[in-house]
Amino acid sequence: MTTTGIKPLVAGNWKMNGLKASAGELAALIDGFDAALAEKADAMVCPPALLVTAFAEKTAGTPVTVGGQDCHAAEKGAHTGDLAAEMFADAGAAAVIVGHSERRTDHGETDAVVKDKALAVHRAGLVAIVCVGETKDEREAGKTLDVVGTQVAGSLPEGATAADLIVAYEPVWAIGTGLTPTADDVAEVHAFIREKLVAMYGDEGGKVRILYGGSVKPSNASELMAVANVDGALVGGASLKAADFLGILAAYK
Ligand SMILES: O=C[C@H](O)COP(=O)(O)O
Repeated sequence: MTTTGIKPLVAGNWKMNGLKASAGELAALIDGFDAALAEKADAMVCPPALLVTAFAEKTAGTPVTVGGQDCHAAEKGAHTGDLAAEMFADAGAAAVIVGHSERRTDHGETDAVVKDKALAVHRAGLVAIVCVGETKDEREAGKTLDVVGTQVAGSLPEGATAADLIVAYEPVWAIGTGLTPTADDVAEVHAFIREKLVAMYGDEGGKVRILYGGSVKPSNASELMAVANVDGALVGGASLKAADFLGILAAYK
């Protein structure tokens, strides 16, 4: 259980990693995610889009859910290479991540673009996992709360509820680097996001999950997951191996 009383979620973002053969790791995760643990935490895997259908089939009837990593804002149309949120719903996904810093950086996605994508996820009936977080330069300049506040205000969709929105705080400098903020720094940003969520959504904002992401691994999960207003984790590298994924979930045993 989290400090907020919200059931935590550990979501694995596989990014551009994984082939059909990686289904073995998914099978090991399903095997290890026993009923006792599933009572205490939820688990989701967000593989590359080409694997979503197969993973959704393999997880059907298990407590593990599947998500996508990005979508286009439109429902359909002439957008070569893009995928609509409706396609993820059709493939069996429960959620789609939007606004990951790698999308914001690699594809120039603005807060407005991210918000349109989050609205598209809701239009498709799925949960939007919206990512925010500051760069190293922004943190060092003391601008973390300004940056995160602007991203939250500009990226989150109107009318969201705790059932269809998850916010992931991912300091860009902590992603894939092995570096993590201190527990106090995480607590400060999560409390700030919580305040903003309550201002935007009222009581529902008090129940929206706020995940921490950035170099979460089995050895630091217990400390990070115990921080106030941390309702789970968005995990990159360590989610690729079922043993590590389960090691992180063990923080909730
Ligand atoms: O979406 C996941 C994050 O970017 C964290 O990645 P990481 O766990 O490899 O640092």
